[in-house]
Amino acid sequence: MNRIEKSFHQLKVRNEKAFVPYIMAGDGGLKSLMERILFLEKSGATAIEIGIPFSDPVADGPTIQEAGIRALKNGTTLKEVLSTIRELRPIVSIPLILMTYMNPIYAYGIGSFILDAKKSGVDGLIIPDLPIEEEEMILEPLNEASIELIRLVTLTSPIDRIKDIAERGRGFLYAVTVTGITGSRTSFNESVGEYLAKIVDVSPIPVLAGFGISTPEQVKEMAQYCDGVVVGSKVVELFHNGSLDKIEELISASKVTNVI
Ligand SMILES: O=P(O)(O)OC[C@@H](O)[C@@H](O)c1c[nH]c2ccccc12
Repeated sequence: MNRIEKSFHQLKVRNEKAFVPYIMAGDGGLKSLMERILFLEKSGATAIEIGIPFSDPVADGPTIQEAGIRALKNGTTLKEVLSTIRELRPIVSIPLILMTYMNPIYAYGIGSFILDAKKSGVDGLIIPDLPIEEEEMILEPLNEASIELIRLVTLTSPIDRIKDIAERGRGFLYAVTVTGITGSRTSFNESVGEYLAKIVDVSPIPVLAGFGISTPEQVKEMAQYCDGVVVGSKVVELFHNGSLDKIEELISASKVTNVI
């Protein structure tokens, strides 16, 4: 079992839902990256999604865009992020998932990027601008490195496409719960529960809901339809403001026992 499978297995045994926080690497400096990963593991995160700052983050809303700008201003590079993770890996046991657009990977070189990610102990990759039709170019080296490509499905994906993506899926399936970019929402489309249930139904791997989730109530609400949640913008904002207790509250909300 790889680290991601192991984590989901443990959740099942404990009858808990997954909580995967997203953080922007280099926001607050690389030392903060280390401290935040350690804090999130200690607070009960299932895995951590680590964002690589990039100048054109097309899927991101203002909170994450601004965090990316702060990280770039700090001079954060992909190479440094990978070596920071490598340094931490021996003392962190939860899965670490990198989220990056394709461009920084190209700039680094696909082969050397995957090799370095492997050496750092990266468990998974989310590449939002890599559609399944294009993933061939990166799949083989990823498989060789045993790094899981986490795929996304969206509210507007037809069911046949969702099925296809779910069947190829590794690690977990990321179900995007809004049409649009990342960032807090006050309400969701009323059919979101139905959408998540449909995905869970066809997916052989765990399904996590993400985008727009920012309160403990929303964590509980979304988690009842699937295997857990990803929370990005809110976590980025709370770290930036130093409200660590609020991050703990969000994580605790996912520990409610399975209601369905
Ligand atoms: O910020 P939100 O609305 O909580 O959404 C999660 C999200 O931030 C994180 O998973 C993410 C950040 N950037 C992305 C780009 C694409 C897909 C996912 C992401």
